[in-house]
Amino acid sequence: MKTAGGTDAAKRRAGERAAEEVDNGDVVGLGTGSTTAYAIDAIGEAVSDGLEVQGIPTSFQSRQRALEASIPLTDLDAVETVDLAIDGADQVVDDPDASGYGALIKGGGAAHTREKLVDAAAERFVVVADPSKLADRLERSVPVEVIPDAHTVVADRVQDLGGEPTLRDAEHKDGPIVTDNGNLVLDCAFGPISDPNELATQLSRIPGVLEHGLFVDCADVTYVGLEEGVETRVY
Ligand SMILES: O=C[C@H](O)[C@H](O)[C@H](O)COP(=O)(O)O
Repeated sequence: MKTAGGTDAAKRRAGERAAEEVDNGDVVGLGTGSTTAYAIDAIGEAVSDGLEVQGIPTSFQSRQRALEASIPLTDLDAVETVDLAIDGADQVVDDPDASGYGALIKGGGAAHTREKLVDAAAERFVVVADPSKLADRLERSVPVEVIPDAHTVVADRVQDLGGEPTLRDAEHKDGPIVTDNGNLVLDCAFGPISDPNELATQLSRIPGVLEHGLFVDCADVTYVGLEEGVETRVY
């Protein structure tokens, strides 16, 4: 599993705190990544103690983790409501005075398209993070999932917007990574992003872009796991 920054103890605290929000009968979106994995494990433990939930995984990885945790699974098109989604982030705007307080960059594991579908559908979207993810402004590269035939034209359009796109390479395969949806990922460096909402709109308008990793006005709360305890940000 991809493990980006932050200690396992901090990730575990955030994940376990988020899992406490799950109520009996809930449909729960199960995000992807090393922090959410702790939430999935904690929900699995609650299920073994009698909690009745249905999970909607956001990737092959989160599906496998949920199956290992014996969480009953369903699909987005099989439910009327998603009560709660729990998901990680690669970066979170943590300045209350900044444009886009609580905005996220996601997609470090190339799962952001299905994550956005599920997280946006949820009544409540809970982010789990460790302090290494907090920033005054978003400045990491923005992952953009593109249809394979479109990667060069989308790269040109990203450059027109002032970004520097890099086709993400696979680590244990020659050539680019291929997403769970059969597409490619351009990691697009824009430097510090002063207006995440505006950039999100511009990226969404590019033909050939399936989804980008800017999550603006989505999160309801972030649990920040610390070495001791958990901090809460409410948006
Ligand atoms: O595509 C991956 C997801 O957006 C993850 O939620 C994100 O990369 C954070 O993962 P982690 O908790 O492992 O840092």
